[in-house]
Amino acid sequence: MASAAVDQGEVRADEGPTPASPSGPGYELIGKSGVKIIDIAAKGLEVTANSISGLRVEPLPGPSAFVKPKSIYFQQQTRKRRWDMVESHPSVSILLYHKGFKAALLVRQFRPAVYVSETKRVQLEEGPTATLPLTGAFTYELCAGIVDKPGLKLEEIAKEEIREECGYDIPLQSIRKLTSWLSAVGISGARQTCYYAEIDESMRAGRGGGNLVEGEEIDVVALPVDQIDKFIMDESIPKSTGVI
Ligand SMILES: Nc1ncnc2c1ncn2[C@@H]1O[C@H](COP(=O)(O)OP(=O)(O)O[C@H]2O[C@H](CO)[C@@H](O)[C@H](O)[C@H]2O)[C@@H](O)[C@H]1O
Repeated sequence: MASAAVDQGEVRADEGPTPASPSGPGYELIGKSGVKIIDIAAKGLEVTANSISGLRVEPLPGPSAFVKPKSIYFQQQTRKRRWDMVESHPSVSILLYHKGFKAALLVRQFRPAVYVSETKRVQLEEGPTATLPLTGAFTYELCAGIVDKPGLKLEEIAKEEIREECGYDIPLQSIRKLTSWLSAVGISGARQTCYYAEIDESMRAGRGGGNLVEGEEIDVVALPVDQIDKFIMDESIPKSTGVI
């Protein structure tokens, strides 16, 4: 992916307060079609990708807090069947509209599972020694989080994720439910509930970036409304289903 920071002043001009990043936002061109996004932290994808090393894949060593592989046995008509699944947490996601940037606010992060799946795809297409650039596993997603905290309402989890991942503190009542859907229906079927909220720089409460204790390193980017169609159709930009 090409990466270029340009025109920083243009973004700041209609923005009012300077965003938290010391270097300020800059434009970055992503994907084969050159979708123009605003990289809020202005770090650049290549720089971020350099932080990943020592990746290896092994069978699950024991019980996991995030996925539980199971086999389901049932009878359909007269036929005995077995279906293998992975039990996983439901989740919330938030479509954030940034009024200052006139853009959807998205997060970008390294997804190890995408790295493994995409490497397999590339090797099938190009041969067994082909490799995937690490940047190919930094996916563009809606701000999102798993529902694993008992006692918290989904809206409250959404509010926490907006604060943690994107750095904006927004009132609970301005988070509106849009809809929900089932993800990975063949292997998981976990429901994702999607919310909508509008933000601007007056709501900024921190840098965002995720929970450092959990090892999260999340970039926040803004996708201008006039770039959305191009972004969705550009298959070279790795993205989650929720964002589409
Ligand atoms: N499989 C796993 N293995 C190890 N550690 C894990 C893990 N899943 C989560 N974690 C840990 O839990 C932390 C919190 O995860 P989040 O709640 O931010 O969900 P995430 O953004 O990964 O996925 C959210 O966003 C994506 C994209 O929309 C949805 O697919 C997903 O259901 C939703 O929870 C992660 O930073 C990580 O430390």
